[in-house]
Amino acid sequence: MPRTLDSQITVEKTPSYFVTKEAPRRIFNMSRDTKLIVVVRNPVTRAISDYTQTLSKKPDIPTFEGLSFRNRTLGLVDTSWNAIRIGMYAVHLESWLQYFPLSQIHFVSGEKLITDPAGEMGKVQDFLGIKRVITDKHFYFNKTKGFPCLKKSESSGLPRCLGKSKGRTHVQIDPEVIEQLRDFYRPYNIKFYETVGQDFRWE
Ligand SMILES: Nc1ncnc2c1ncn2[C@@H]1O[C@H](COP(=O)(O)OS(=O)(=O)O)[C@@H](OP(=O)(O)O)[C@H]1O
Repeated sequence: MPRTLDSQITVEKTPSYFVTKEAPRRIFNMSRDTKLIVVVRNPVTRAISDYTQTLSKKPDIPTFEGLSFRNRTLGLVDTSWNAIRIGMYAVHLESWLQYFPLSQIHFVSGEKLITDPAGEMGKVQDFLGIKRVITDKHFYFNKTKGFPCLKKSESSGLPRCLGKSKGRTHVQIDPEVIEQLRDFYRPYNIKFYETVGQDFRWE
């Protein structure tokens, strides 16, 4: 981690931390005051997004439907497949709560981050205890990208959208499979809402 002045906050981002068994202990041992921010979205959409990303790099992988189940007829979901496992948020959260109080963890709604980026960023800034510097003035909706983009990048002064790998069109999935996965995630989602005290409305 880089050195930080008293007036600064160091931010480090790695998507896999949340689901890495050793991460909570290691971060706690580095600094028990660390504030944690986790972006979560509907786990079914997350799994399809994950698969779409892998498919773009490895076009020969089996179908989403094939990878999702150990036995589809019996509705047995393959929880060893990372795309499925990562979305079991309640399970991963347990490991973090062994080291950090809930007050030190902030959950960003991935859905609201798209529909109301300034609102979600406002909550992040409040959680970090800093002034609300990022506001709705910093975002605009880019019709071509189909997502909110930043009005300016610090370096170029030009509007800045996220890259091509963010906001790709998802692979079409059999609606019956989507329904089976919704059923699978429901208890994990409910447990997650109860634990964090926030309803993300992933139905
Ligand atoms: N403003 C904006 N522009 C583009 N994309 C946006 C934006 N806000 C949120 N998202 C959503 O971010 C999703 C990609 O983020 P990831 O979590 O996959 O990124 S990471 O690689 O894990 O860091 C990506 O998921 P996909 O749509 O499945 O590609 C987006 O839905």
